[in-house]
Amino acid sequence: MEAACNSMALERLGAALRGLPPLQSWLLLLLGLLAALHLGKLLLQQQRRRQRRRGQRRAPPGPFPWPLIGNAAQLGSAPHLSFARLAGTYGAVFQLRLGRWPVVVLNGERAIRQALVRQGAAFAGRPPFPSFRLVSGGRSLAFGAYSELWRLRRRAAHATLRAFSTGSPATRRLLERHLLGEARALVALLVRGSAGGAFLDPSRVLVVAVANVMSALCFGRRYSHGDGEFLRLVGRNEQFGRAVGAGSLVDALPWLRRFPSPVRAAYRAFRDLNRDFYAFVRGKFLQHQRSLRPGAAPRDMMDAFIRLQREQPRLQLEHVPATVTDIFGASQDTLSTALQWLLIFLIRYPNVQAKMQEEVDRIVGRDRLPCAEDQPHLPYIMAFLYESMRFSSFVPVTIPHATTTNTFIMGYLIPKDTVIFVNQWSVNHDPAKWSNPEDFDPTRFLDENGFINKDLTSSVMIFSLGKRRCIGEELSKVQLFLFTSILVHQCNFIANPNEDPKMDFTYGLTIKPKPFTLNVTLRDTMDLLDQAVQRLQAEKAANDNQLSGNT
Ligand code: HEM
Repeated sequence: MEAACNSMALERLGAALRGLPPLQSWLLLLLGLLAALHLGKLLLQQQRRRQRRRGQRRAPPGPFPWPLIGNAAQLGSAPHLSFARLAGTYGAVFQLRLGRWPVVVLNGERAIRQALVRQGAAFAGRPPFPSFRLVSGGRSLAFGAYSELWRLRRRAAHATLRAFSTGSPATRRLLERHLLGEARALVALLVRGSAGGAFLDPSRVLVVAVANVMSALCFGRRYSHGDGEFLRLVGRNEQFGRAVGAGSLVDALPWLRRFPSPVRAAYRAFRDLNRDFYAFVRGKFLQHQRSLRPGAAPRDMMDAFIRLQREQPRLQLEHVPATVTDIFGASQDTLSTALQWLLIFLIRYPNVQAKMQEEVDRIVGRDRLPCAEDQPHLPYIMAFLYESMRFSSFVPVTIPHATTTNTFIMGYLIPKDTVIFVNQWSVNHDPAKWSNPEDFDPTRFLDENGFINKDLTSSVMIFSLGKRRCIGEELSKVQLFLFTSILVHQCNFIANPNEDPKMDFTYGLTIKPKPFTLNVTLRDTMDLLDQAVQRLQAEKAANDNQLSGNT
């Protein structure tokens, strides 16, 4: 009966439409469609209100996930940019599926602060990705799960790092001494490679320079730039970052590793480099354990961690080499990438380079080298550093997080064990926060009197926030300031006119500029660098004599 009525009604509608001129039929259809859409929206709103009244929250919106691969194919070669685009459609908090992993992506300062700061513990986990278990002998602090013991390890690591770098005037001086030695070697190599107007790729020498500063702090020794073994060890950052960067297929689609494929190759390279890196640090650990004399002052961070472990039995012995591997690894990849970007900006923006040189010459003069105490008096150089970090956003997405409990963010339900991607790039390129975010302009960080605007510098997000915030932030800023101010004080940097000025990059945990070359010449002579290094060597010899006399 009902079916008969329906078909009669349809016939009547058909007849009526046939009787109408075509334009009117279309208008009627359109009206019907709009009414249906409006009704649908009202019903959805009603359902959400009912869910909220009953205390239920909905999952974040997101694109349709395909069977097996989920949304892996939608991330492209620059996932941070794809995330920002998807945020334009779905909002600051949206969800994806990568293989079998449910993922929520956080974009923009508001959502990220709400998660990492206001609900720190709920968002402080790490996903149990297979690749994470290969880092630092399977006991990584950076890639390990959030727990009571993990908190103890993090506190110990942070305190020890400070105690050997930025914690006191004496340790800052020690850090500066190591850095000056490396800056001298770096300048000499860059200038030699540029002799006769040649252009050289600086990436290798930068990696060794920063690895040597950290090696001195961690193990008490540096390596020559010609040491092939050291270079093989520290020169594989790109393979590391490619495997663990947010959206990496190594963890999203692990079954691809069963077939010959780029994913299998990336996984194997990652496994081998982690094995070699950990073996190197573990070797240093065993040497230190054998040679550390009871009662003697710790010679470096490795000694300090061994001492700490003996005093805190909850820390296991294997945690010592694992933590030092994390610190040594995390620092040299990030800092060498940062220096590559800084050099790119110096050569692509010669006017900015000239302003930095004018400032450092005016404040420091030409009779001595810049030092850490000059930092507050060199606002343009600091503005250049912050603009370089903002513009490149070279850690575009943090190490993936995971939720440790069921939680809510901006009204959305996020179940426990959801993978969380934190898109730092979206904060640094938010047009609501930065005018013309795609322009490179250090002066955006200076106020009308030429002072640094601290509210703005603290809005640059590259060291993350909350319980997983980078423990090397302070040390990194000191090192980047010293390297940059010494380099512009001592050298001129020129771009290779035969290279495309477009700033291409490769994506990973850190984004790296595509290989580039530059020409470096001295502004005066090497005298200041030579004299500074000789003075510091004499100081060190006097210290060592005093120490051996005391014991
Ligand atoms: C410019 C240089 C650096 C940048 C931009 C940077 C950035 C980051 C970021 C974004 C994270 C991930 C935070 C998260 O998952 O939410 C991180 C973690 C970490 N960083 Fe750095 N980092 C830098 C230098 C360093 C240095 C020099 C060290 C050590 C001396 C270091 C040690 C660590 C450690 C141990 C973690 C793991 C923290 C955790 O999981 O709790 N980083 N860093």
